[in-house]
Amino acid sequence: MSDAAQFDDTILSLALARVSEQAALACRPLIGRGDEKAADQAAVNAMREELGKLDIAGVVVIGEGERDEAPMLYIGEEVGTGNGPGVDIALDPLEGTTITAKAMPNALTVISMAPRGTMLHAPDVYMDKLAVGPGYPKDVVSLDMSPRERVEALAKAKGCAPGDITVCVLERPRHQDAIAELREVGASVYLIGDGDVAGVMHCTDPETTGIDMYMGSGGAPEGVLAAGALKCLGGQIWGRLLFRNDDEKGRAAKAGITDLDRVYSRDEMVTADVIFAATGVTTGSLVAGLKPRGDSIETETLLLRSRTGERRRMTCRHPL
Ligand SMILES: O=P(O)(O)OC[C@H]1O[C@](O)(COP(=O)(O)O)[C@@H](O)[C@@H]1O
Repeated sequence: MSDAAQFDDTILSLALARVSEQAALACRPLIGRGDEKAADQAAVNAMREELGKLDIAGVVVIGEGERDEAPMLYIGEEVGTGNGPGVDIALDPLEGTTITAKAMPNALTVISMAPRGTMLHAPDVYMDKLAVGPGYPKDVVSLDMSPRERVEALAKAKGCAPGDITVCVLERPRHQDAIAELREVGASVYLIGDGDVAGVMHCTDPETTGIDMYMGSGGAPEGVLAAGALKCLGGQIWGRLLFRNDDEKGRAAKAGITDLDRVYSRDEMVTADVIFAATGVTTGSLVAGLKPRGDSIETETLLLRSRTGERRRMTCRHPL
């Protein structure tokens, strides 16, 4: 049987939620402790241990970095018992290391899984990203448009004025010009300090979040994770890898990427059905953070399946 046929998303999704929960729980003693590395390491250790218990023949395609720079959950690492379907795994054990260290909102653990060979092996470089929610015509906006053109095109498709469009952007000096141009056309700019996986996901539910579009550069691994989430939630995302030097281009070559200027759509980043889990570490706009409840800790996990379109929001009490 092929890996896709063996990919039982009903069973695997619950297992994935547990992996995500354990990574979040491991971060708890490190929230607000000012030590980003320790928080990340705790999440990595827990995620790896839990993945080791699953009956999968997993390969980390989006992980903590290249084999020589990440001792655990490096790109290409095999995880799971080896007895089960071949799967690709994309993970970010702690999306928001800095915000966890500072006890600020919106830190998450994120993991997704799909049949083997169906996720883009994005190197650890930046990616220029653009995303919109469901319900728009295909390619309603594009990475080749200016920020102004994107807002105008989206407003036209939505049937509103550019001034009614809200765009989520990571607050970074490199985005200053784009932010100025967005404001010039009348758009509202929703700035986030970190965490663009959640930023992208926010545009899938504008009625709740108020966000219509995501744009800007961030980690390429986070781009593939966000593409998996959008495959479950609906919406479109486009990503183009950005290279700052030859070393980064070499990383792409190692990952088998030859066309360095290619724009990847959502379904080119994740080509098959996918499952996705995110658990809150600190409370944010996507999921609640870890909550002490007497002698247990409560987690909230968003669990998504693209095949069925199911969106499950699960709370779980973990005895201390
Ligand atoms: O901080 P930079 O270099 O702009 O990178 C942006 C990336 O960092 C993050 O904000 C946080 O990433 P980590 O906490 O996982 O390191 C991502 O969501 C985003 O893609």
